[in-house]
Amino acid sequence: MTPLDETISAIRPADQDAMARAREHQDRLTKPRGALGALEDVAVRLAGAAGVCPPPMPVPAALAIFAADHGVHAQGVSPWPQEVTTQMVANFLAGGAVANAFAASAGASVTVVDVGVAADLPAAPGLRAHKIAYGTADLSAGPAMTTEQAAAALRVGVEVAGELIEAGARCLITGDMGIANTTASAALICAYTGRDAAEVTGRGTGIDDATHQHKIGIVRRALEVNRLRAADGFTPERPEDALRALAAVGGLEHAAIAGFILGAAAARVPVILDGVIAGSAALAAVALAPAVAGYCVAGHRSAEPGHAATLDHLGLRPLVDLELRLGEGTGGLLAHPIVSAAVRVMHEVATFDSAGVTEKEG
Ligand SMILES: Cc1cc2ncn([C@H]3O[C@H](COP(=O)(O)O)[C@@H](O)[C@H]3O)c2cc1C
Ligand SMILES: O=C(O)c1cccnc1
Repeated sequence: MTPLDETISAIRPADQDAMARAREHQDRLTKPRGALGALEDVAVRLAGAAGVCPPPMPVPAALAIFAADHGVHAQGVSPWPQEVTTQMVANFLAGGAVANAFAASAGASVTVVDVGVAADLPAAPGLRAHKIAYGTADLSAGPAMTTEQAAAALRVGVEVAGELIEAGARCLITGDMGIANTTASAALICAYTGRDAAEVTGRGTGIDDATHQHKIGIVRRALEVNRLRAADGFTPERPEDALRALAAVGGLEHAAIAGFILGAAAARVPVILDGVIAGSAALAAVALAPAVAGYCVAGHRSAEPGHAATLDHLGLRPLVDLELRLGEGTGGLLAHPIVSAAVRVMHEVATFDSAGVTEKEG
């Protein structure tokens, strides 16, 4: 068994018993039944993930930003030069990015992981060097990665999740940095959900109408060239097809994020997903191990059209919807205090019995 198989086989379905107890407990708290809406579902979900009720507080939280470059950048799908990936890694390490500000607000640690940045990066505190390649190949001309590279990136994600949990993290948050990675995300979403490229391909960091049409064409070509359509016999529910799709049209950061999600689930620690990049990586993780969906919380819904389709497919309801379209983990970080509040209710709110509050009649 490979280390990846071991991680996948360690993932247990969410604990139905703990979830039932969490639901009953919610109903005994001093509030009308269901009054906390979707927050009640979050608490129940975290109970199912941990296998205990009430679930542990999701603190401290740890953000991992997986950074990598993309061969498809050469097709003109992003208005930003590729070196911005490297420059933003330096910015994260210096504490100057939006993700750093949001992490400080959430009390989350920030770890930056080079899984495939095109430049050599100098060693720095807070940077983990796990470069698998100097960026991927162009996904519209053939596979972006070999399946071995995708598996290696998955293992990096599993390893980083394990290290952060070992160091005390009780909630993981996904982050990404990779110029052109919304193109790879759209292609992954098409492959795993069967949706059409025009429906799920967005404007990423901001492109005009003509470039958007071109980007849709690139995503369509990627699916054709890599034979990832149902008509090609492609079946994402088959683990070998799931891994092949991730390698063919994903990025190294998508594969690492998928591994990060698998690693969290294997350790029964919840993982808050950021936007469309994390969502597309979660589709891969769920295709490899369907039970991981029970460990995921959708932090937010990004403005990218493919993200709504992704969350539908995953059966996840986003907690925040503020038209963010940044990535880095920002939407996941914003949702963390909401997840914490949902769990704190389970620990601290009195029951009708304990507080002597009269229940409604009937
Ligand atoms: C300065 C800057 C900071 C960012 N932080 C995250 N992204 C986000 O934008 C990129 C994806 O969009 P596209 O596919 O259009 O290139 C990714 O790097 C993502 O993390 C950024 C992008 C830029 C330019
Ligand atoms: O949804 C996201 O996370 C996103 C959207 C646009 C650009 N970068 C990231």
